[in-house]
Amino acid sequence: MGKQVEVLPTMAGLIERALELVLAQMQSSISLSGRCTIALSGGSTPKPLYEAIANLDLPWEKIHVFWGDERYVPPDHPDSNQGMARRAWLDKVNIPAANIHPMPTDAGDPAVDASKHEAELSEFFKTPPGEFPALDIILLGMGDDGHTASLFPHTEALGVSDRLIAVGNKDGQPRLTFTAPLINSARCVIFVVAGANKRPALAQIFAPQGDEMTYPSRLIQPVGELWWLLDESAGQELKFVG
Ligand SMILES: O=C1O[C@H](COP(=O)(O)O)[C@@H](O)[C@H](O)[C@H]1O
Repeated sequence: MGKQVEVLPTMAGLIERALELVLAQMQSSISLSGRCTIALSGGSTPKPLYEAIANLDLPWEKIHVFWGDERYVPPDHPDSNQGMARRAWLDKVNIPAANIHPMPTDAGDPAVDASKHEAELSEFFKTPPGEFPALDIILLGMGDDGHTASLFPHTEALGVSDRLIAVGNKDGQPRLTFTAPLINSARCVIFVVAGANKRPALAQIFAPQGDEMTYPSRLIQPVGELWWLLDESAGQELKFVG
């Protein structure tokens, strides 16, 4: 399946469509395997999506939540991706605590926390070392510099091909991030992108040829479905790109 691109006229329409896709994927994963594994993105765009999911009546005990990236701060820090998702969604529903799998940020060394989380993922998915598990859904955003998760332009994490989790680098600040091969092993990847400031990077990412080191979102070519959901201000020049 090639990438599916949809440009939605409003922010509300973008969130509604993302919700519809997430729900459909959750339902099909649960009916196929009895559970759904979903990795969340951070930043500002997905917050209304999480608030909308919190209003649904879902079989929460069958849903396992991960994060595609995390800022290296405690969960109660305003920048924490975990903290945002908990406040918007997870604290409002009856999901078992054991189904929430945040990236740890308390070792004092991001590389140690990256290894710890990698071991946790391998154990959860029962994948031997060197193999990449297939999450059912990975939600991604994209920054105006073309980064996704915490895969920032011209950083070491972009070249990591033998790990599930890498240490990202945002202007010298460490982050934890899913690696490109882990994201690319997913059954379904959904980018949710809004805002006119994303337009120049999107044009580079959708161009037939381009540089993945400068526009890291180009690295995302999953084995499963790839959806790009854009609001009108981000996607107006890409409406006819498939
Ligand atoms: O730093 C981050 O930014 C991206 C994009 O965020 P947005 O606010 O422009 O939607 C996000 O996907 C990533 O998870 C986050 O850590």
